[in-house]
Amino acid sequence: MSAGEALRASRLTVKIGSSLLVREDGSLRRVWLDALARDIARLRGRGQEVMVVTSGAIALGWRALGLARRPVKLEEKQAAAAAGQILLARGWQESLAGVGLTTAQILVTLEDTESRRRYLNGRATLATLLRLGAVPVVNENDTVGTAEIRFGDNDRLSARVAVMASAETLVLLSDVDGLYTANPASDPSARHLPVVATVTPEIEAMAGGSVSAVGTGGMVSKLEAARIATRSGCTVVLGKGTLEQPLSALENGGRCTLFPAQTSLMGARKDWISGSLGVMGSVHVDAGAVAALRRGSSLLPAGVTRVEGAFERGDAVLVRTPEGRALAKGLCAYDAPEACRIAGRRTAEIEALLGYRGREVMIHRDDLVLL
Ligand SMILES: Nc1ncnc2c1ncn2[C@@H]1O[C@H](COP(=O)(O)OP(=O)(O)O)[C@@H](O)[C@H]1O
Ligand SMILES: N[C@@H](CCC(=O)OP(=O)(O)O)C(=O)O
Repeated sequence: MSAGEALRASRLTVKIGSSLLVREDGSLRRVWLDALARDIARLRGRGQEVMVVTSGAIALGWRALGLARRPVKLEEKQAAAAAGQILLARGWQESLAGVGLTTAQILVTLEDTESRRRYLNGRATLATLLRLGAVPVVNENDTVGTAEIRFGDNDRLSARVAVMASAETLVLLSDVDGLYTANPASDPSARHLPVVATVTPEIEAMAGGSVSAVGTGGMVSKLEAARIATRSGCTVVLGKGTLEQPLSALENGGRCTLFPAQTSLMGARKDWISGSLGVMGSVHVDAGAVAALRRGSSLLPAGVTRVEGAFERGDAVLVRTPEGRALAKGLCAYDAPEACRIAGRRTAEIEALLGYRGREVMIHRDDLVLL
């Protein structure tokens, strides 16, 4: 896949570094943000879904608070983030409104991406916002995190958000047009790398920190983001946020580094379900459901004969055959009491049984792995 194709993906996460959005004097680069907003509108106009992960709160906030320099102490950074986030959100809201798009702010912590229930909720909210045509604008909730539980850099956060939303492409827009064999800011002989097939230790050794007055993680955190995303089936494009149409420029052959996905999105999701999740219960199914699951269908409540265990919505459960054999593992769309109530019932009956309009499926086929 080329960078141009990656930019035409149906769902993209675009991460914007502080160095692009904020001048060294702490003011917002509105002209650049307006140009990016026009580019996002163009992508949306041809049916692509775009979500943004934006840095810049700390870089915008410290001046607003009257601090003499960019803070280094955690509590001052957090104060700067609190003052800066509201300016950042306003900038996004105004620029996106200028091209007719609605902004939806999401502030997340590391915990939100690690606790599975919060992760699934975040995933559902992102999907809903995208379906409704809004542009989710995500940043870390810097003011509540202690040093140990912060991402600390938005590169890794953007990789987690991209994976959470099943984005096919993550675009990292920075002040550098890709990965070089050494930091080009300090080594003029550094060579540009157009494609990195795998982030190996040799590649990691090329990365240096940030030399800009506003950036945070430098290349180290971008490579970490590339590793997280590509392993989960998301292709990463690292490029420079040019003033004119930053996304179009990359789509049309602008210099960048491409990190191709190592697996398919669905393959990575299924690996995650089959490998890393503990099983919290079982649903027993009838012979018709066994045949349907083997054909690749979702599990409907009608095929469920019995429910065991105390699981929550989104927990992993085993699907058992009438003989009790484990046939599949999947994420249940209902908690155990609800699953009991709708077991064996037709889809049309779900709303009356639960008092709300639940999902049609007990386990969606995307959330199911045959064992
Ligand atoms: N091997 C490398 N190739 C490219 N850039 C590098 C490399 N090592 C370090 N860098 C630095 O990383 C910087 C980008 O990171 P950073 O300042 O954190 O930006 P952002 O605000 O976009 O996250 C570049 O400006 C560059 O100085
Ligand atoms: N959450 C922080 C982002 C810190 C960060 O990762 O910055 P950058 O290296 O510019 O992407 C902020 O908004 O200031």
